[in-house]
Amino acid sequence: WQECNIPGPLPLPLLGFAHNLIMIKPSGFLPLLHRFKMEYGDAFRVHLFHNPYVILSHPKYVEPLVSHSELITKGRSYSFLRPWLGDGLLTSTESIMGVSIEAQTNSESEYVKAIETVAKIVSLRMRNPFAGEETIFRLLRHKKAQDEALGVLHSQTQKVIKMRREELKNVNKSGVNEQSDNGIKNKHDFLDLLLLSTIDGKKIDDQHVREEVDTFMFEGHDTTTSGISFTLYCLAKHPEMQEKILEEQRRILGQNLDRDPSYVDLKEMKYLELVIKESLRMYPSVPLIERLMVKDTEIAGLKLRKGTSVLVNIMEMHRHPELYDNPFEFRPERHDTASANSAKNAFSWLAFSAGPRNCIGQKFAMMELKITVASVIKNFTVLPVDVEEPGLCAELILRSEVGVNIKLKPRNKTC
Ligand code: HEM
Repeated sequence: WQECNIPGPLPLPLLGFAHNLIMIKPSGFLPLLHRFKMEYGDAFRVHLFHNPYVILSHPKYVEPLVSHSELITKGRSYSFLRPWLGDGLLTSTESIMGVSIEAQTNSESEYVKAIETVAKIVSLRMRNPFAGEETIFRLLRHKKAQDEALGVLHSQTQKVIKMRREELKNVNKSGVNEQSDNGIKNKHDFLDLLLLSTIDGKKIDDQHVREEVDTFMFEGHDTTTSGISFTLYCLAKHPEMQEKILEEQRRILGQNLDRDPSYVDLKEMKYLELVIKESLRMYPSVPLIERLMVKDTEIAGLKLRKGTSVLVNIMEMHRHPELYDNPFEFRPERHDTASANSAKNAFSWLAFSAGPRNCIGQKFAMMELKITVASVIKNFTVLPVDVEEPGLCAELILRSEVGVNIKLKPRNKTC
């Protein structure tokens, strides 16, 4: 650390800074990073045992990092996801698998519970460097709980893959599934594409298909849940914005607000998009991302040794007063590129990251958010519950410590 030109707390021998993280609560992690940012600036380093970490919260560092075509190796913390997701690309949603998991209708399902268990354990390991050490982790009760939950998750995915492989045997020679259960011929969902694809003439084996499916299941559901919840939370405090959304819906859909919006309609929902972007600014579903330096690298004057994990603190950047005037004010117009008040640097808003490893599901996610938020606003007036902002936890995905609470009042009723 003495050769490093990046400021940070003095590391203790062997432990580095790890002892300070052992008792930290989920909601204490982001405030701790904020305190360090205030003390050491937009680029600081900490050591967890012998592992160096550098935390960045300004586009002048983040832009060259995320745009670089070679700096694409994910950071050390992602290894905690490996028992579940294997080497799959971080990605997708249920619907594209062509098989329903029924998570929305059955929150007690074994699959949903198992995801919750694994997500909690992975975020504990990311936060607590002792639990992050493989040898210590093996001794903890969390290891057994993780193995049991992974058993449920993997067997469910394997079942889905097996079922789909059987169904695809009915595919005719041209690769068209006449029996498609969504009634659309010539269309394959994501799972079909994986099962039918070949690499160098060979089919992708079941294990690799499973890793991609699990990755899509993970990346595709909690991120949008967090985005939808926090958008409604922000709207609850701004009834005038709810009215503007409703006005926009009437303009696009006509008086028949129950009509399903088309792809073109969704693109037209420009004001709603500004609202969602502003909500993802204040409450980014993915608050931190991480890259591992696989060789000595210099970024914007920062000397990063091989083996350094570099964290981009998206949450901190999105609330940076140099990048956003009055960052704690909810102002959707900031994202209107035609407006003079729009964000100054394109890399100031990184809810979906940027560059070669950005979010592959970005457009799909935006459509999901628009459909869901618009549908709630068309049917209900959203009212606030919490007066103060709840504690925020970086548990893989951004969560509120006490849940995101809102009240819904049906629009066509007076009560
Ligand atoms: C509001 C919703 C979402 C947000 C805020 C979001 C955000 C992000 C961010 C910040 C990353 C970069 C992660 C990193 O650098 O390690 C990412 C990656 C990714 N996202 Fe999303 N995501 C959302 C929804 C989705 C959906 C619906 C899907 C799938 C359909 C998806 C699939 C992926 C995949 C596969 C990656 C990894 C790409 C790679 O590593 O090359 N995301 N997402």
